[in-house]
Amino acid sequence: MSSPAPEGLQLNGLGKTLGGRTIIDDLSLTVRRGELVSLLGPSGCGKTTTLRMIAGFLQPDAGSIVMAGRDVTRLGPDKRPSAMVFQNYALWPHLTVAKNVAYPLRLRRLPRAEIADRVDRMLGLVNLLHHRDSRPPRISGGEQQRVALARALVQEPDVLLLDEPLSNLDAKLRVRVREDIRDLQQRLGITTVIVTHDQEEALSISDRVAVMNAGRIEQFSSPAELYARPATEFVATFIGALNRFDGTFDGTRIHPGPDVVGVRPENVTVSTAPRPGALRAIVERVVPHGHFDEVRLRREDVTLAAYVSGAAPRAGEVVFASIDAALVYRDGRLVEPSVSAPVAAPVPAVVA
Ligand SMILES: Nc1ncnc2c1ncn2[C@@H]1O[C@H](COP(=O)(O)OP(=O)(O)OP(=O)(O)O)[C@@H](O)[C@H]1O
Repeated sequence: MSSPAPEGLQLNGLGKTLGGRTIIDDLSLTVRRGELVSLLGPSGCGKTTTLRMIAGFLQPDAGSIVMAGRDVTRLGPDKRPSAMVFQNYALWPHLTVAKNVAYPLRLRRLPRAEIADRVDRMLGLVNLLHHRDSRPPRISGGEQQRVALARALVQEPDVLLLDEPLSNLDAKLRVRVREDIRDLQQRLGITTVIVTHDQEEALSISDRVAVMNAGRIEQFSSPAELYARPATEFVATFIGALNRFDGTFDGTRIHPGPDVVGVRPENVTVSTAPRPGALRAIVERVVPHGHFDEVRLRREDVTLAAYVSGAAPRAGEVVFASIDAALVYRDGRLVEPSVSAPVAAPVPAVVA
């Protein structure tokens, strides 16, 4: 075998047709060793299909898959240095937690003592030693998730694959478990790919996120970059909230024009007193979100959402709104440089 490549995982021009439709189209992606990457996108965009090809459960029609420097495209799942955690965990209900975790090692016919040792070490790592002899139906959803994770990690894979790992957990547990997964992944330094349709989940735990749309990758960037500079209009709309206008942006105001102007609600400043460059608007609605309020403003036919922390205006009140930054798209692609830092130009302009 050749010397290990710096990459943990490489997808080169993957293609897949299912039921006569192109599901994955020329998809390439390089995941660095030890990196956690999320595949994020709307339902049906091809995330699971991609993950199944990486795992070896589905053969690509085109392209190749390289893991830790080795081409595994034609290998079955059990011959690849990867392990997968399934959405429904796929645990054996009649086997104890320890036996579930031991299962893949028994398939490999490892010596009994080594199996026991590795299983205990892994159960310790996911804090489940006390449930060693419990059966999966008797433990909580979060604990079952950790058993599934332990069963994957006990195989000491080069690449860990997780399909919607948190979708069966309630909202509060989801946050805790995703942090556990991230901690463990970083401690073990394991190359990891997670499929999710939950943007908050993807942004909060990933080193980089691949946003998918209709079988292709729209953008592959760090969470911060993805949010601050979405490369396409699709990504801008999919990640975070966005006010969308047809027009152009002069640094302060939106005028009629050929582009698409996207304004994040947090980039709208709302005040009760007139300010240079700010437009007069009526508060139509205030939606509390806990630590901030979403204020919906109206000016003639145009509505604009703004996030306000601290004292929010009331519905019906007259306020003054200014746009501090905007994302401008032409033919669906980000126009550089992003426009920000408005000059206080008291132009008697229109919105839209
Ligand atoms: N065996 C199959 N035959 C035909 N079409 C399929 C098959 N498997 C998947 N598809 C289609 O491929 C597309 C992508 O499916 P996939 O499960 O990869 O999407 P996804 O992004 O994971 O969506 P979700 O978030 O809903 O799970 C869907 O339109 C799906 O209907």
